[in-house]
Amino acid sequence: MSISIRRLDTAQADFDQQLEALLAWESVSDGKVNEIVNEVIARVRAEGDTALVEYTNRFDRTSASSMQDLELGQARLQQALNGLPADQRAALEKAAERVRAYHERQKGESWQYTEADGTMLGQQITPMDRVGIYVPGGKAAYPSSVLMNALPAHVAGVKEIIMVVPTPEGVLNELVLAAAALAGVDRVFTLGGAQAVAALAYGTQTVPRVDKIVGPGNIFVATAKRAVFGTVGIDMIAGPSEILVLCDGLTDPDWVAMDLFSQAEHDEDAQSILLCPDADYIDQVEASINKLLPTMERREIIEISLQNRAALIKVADMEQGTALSNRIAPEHLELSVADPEAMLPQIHHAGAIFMGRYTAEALGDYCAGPNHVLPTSGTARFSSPLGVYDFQKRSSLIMFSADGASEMGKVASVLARGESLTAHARSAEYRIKD
Ligand SMILES: NC(=O)c1ccc[n+]([C@@H]2O[C@H](COP(=O)([O-])OP(=O)(O)OC[C@H]3O[C@@H](n4cnc5c(N)ncnc54)[C@H](O)[C@@H]3O)[C@@H](O)[C@H]2O)c1
Ligand SMILES: N[C@H](CO)Cc1c[nH]c[nH+]1
Ligand SMILES: [Zn+2]
Repeated sequence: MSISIRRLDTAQADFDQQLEALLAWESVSDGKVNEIVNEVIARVRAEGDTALVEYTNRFDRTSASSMQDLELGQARLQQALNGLPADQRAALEKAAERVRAYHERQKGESWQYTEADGTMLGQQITPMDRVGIYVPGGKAAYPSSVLMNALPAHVAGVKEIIMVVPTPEGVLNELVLAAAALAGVDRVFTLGGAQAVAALAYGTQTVPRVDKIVGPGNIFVATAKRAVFGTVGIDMIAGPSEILVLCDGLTDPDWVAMDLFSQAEHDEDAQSILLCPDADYIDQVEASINKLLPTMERREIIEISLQNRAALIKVADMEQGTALSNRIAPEHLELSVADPEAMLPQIHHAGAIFMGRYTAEALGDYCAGPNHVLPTSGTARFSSPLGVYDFQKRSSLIMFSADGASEMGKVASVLARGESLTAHARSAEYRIKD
């Protein structure tokens, strides 16, 4: 039996409404999710460790009796690294090397300049003291997300990295622990969901409060991060995964079908979209989807995701496809065409752009080098990939010479008196030379 995937055509009269319905974040993060998340945050804030243990046992089906059962020491992380099969260790190390090398290039440097009268102005860059990294773990384990979160923090010079990762049924994933050892994570708590986010934001008797929480997660995690923003910094809304393939109709349809599956298999809430000007090709991709789906280990998740949130959209031409892609602002955009570089200047909004038929999005998930923590649900319009800059702050530097203070004191005085702020004015005027 074939699955039914939404088919849209930009020529349809009600296309705009259909598109809005397809992209609505509210349909994923509904009132019920908000209610649960708000309650979890309030209880963790008020009761600390007790609520954390209780929620973890309930949502992750564990049997912890105290927070001691929910922390992993460095020796356990190292044991996991030492015990990895050689091929896994080599792959993890290769990925880590490439991710680190890419992020080294993002490191911002302090700068300053001196004006003619000796006044110095500049910007000093400092790392954050303590950050929390969320590594998802509900429906899949993500060693790659450990690297993607922790390595940029290290490159930035963060002093302490606290990792949280849920372990449903108490099952530990050795690769995740090994990645934490390799990436130099300081403390690991086996916590997930909104309760983990709340613990990092407010601190509990055991979990230290952090300055910023980064990392992807499901709808409970994304909603909780949004709720604690302001108490702590957050990187972005990195929710259920998304892929948009913009194809000219000449890529092997099996490749495109599998690329769509690659994000659908993350989560029932994940979103996979194909844009193509060729209706026959869209039929071929649909046929590939139906042919390949029964062979997939995670076919149930893929099927629900495709049925509920996917779309195969016929566009008038590639130009219209590009404009529509910008409107959607996907997390991952695959330009499955012969000359992706020619299209690049027209791409304005996407978390990451995968260029050409050979560049499977999956390579970016693991080992290309750029970060796989990316803005979802249209937030690529104003957010960027997780990077070293997320772990650095900027302070302005201002040091006036006596001559500079005298000259600028006159300017400040006029403006301050214009605002009727006399103390400001007199403070500046004290420094004006006679
Ligand atoms: N955008 C990105 O950069 C990126 C990267 C990797 C993964 N992802 C996404 O991260 C997500 C990972 O999701 P996951 O579920 O596997 O792991 P997760 O760790 O994000 O979520 C698991 C936690 O959700 C909570 N939870 C689940 N059901 C709940 C319920 N009914 N009530 C209250 N809490 C509940 C539990 O506390 C559980 O520990 C996927 O959506 C995947 O697509 C995104
Ligand atoms: N596609 C995810 C980001 O949306 C990242 C990931 C990790 N492992 C596999 N995929
Ligand atoms: Zn992925």
